[in-house]
Amino acid sequence: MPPPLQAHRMLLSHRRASPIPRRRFTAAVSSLPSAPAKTLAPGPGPSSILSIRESLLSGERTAADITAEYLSRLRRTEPIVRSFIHVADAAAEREAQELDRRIASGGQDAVGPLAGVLVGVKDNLCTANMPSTGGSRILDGYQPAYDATAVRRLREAGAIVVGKTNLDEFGMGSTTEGSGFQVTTNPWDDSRVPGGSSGGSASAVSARQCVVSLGSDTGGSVRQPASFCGVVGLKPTYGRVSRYGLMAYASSLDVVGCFGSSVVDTATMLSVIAGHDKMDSTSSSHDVPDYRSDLVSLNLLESKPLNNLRIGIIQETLGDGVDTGVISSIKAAASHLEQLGSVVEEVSLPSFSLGLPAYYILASSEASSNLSRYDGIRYGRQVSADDLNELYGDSRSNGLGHEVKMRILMGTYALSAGYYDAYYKRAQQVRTLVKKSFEEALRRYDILVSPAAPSAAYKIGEKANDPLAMYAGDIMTVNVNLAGLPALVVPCGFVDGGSAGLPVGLQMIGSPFSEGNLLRVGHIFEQTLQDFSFVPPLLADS
Ligand SMILES: NC(=O)C[C@H](N)C(=O)O
Repeated sequence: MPPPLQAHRMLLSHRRASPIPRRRFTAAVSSLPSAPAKTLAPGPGPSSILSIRESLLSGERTAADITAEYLSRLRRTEPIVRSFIHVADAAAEREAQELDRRIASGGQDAVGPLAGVLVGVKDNLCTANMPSTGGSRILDGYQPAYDATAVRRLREAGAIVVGKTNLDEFGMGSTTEGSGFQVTTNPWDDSRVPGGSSGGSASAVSARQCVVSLGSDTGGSVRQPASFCGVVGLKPTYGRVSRYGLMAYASSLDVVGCFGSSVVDTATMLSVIAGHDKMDSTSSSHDVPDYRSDLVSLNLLESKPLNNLRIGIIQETLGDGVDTGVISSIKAAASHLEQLGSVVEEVSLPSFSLGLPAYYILASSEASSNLSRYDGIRYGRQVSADDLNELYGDSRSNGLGHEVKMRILMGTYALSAGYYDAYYKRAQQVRTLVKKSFEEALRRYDILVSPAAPSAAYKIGEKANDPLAMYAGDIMTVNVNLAGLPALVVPCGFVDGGSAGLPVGLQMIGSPFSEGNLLRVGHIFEQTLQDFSFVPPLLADS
């Protein structure tokens, strides 16, 4: 008898050619494959925010102690991972001391929900006291006059911003190689990409350089790097979190999202940043539940905590072009969800494959308009020139990178009078189809699941000169943005690669504003998935 994982792979290679639209999911793996052997020193525990809070309240540790611990890890790991474009270590130390003084004189009242929690902020979110470049040379040295709303809310809750994390220029890319400043590496294997565009935010949490981080997700920029780096990533419903102070890439798709090393930490962060903001007219006034308390009050000892939950596993996401190791991990995760009491069935989303081209047309079209502000006058570094046109032209030619220029050209083309109907309008029609097929499926299922990416982290440089191959890697995530839905990625297993295996993330998609339910399922899944440790080998000596 072959071992279960091998048997599962053999079974996959004989997958039925003609898909059946909807059928009961029968997991080929009855138990989860065991974790690759690792000798890892434990990183911060599953609820780092809670343990920070408890130590501050009990007086066991000061905010200065906690900050020193994270900064020392950051200094040790940063030369390898290069998660940050800007590290604000002195400001973080000052803010921690200030918090300690307030705790000493005011007691518990000074301890907000994120007191003493070190946060990394993607560098396309504006921060008043540190540079904000969007990963672009055109904004090198730019310092905004205000904090993005999500950043302001984090600070008001007591969080300490430790720095600005690296990204593909203005969010355009899937590897973080497209940054104008540096290449971030994956904490699981430094010859591989961390994913993108929020690769710096994902690697920073994975390497425990900060407790949680902010990212943005236009077509998967939070979820795919979360999967590549073995951390939790949440893309909220469009409008759940204010976009005020987020450098616009594609405004109808952009959302601010969060990374944590656990679902509880991610939920805690969401409660703080979510909610209506008068500075963003697209932000929703839908109630913001206390996502964290809802999780903490769950009884995890129940034998079937997911009873009555109906899960649809998206058939199109487990076919050709998806690594067999990823498929095995997702099927094993689905089997685990079944063991927890849910009903898992395969569901077909026929418009699934149309989403990718539609996304790239729409995102590039919106980008071509949004990025016109970087002209060397309103924003961006000025170059000396003899006339205005030369100034615009030279500022943009010198300041913007290749991928960004390519997308501006593609978007301008798709919006031009002669091609608008053939490309932009068509893509909008596909968007409507995608939305409808999700609505249909989500009437039958509470959540839909899929991989977060067709592969685990790949090698740096592997797709750098092949934009179409890189775009194809976004197939699992872009549809969710087209439909404006929330999705949570939770690490669920490993595939071979690197010294300790490479993490794989399970994507869970829900109806608008169902973040609470996704977090509940994600938390139960994570807390019952005991065989795996998602602490990267980089931290083995800490
Ligand atoms: N921004 C994103 O969500 C990433 C996506 N790969 C893009 O380049 O558009």
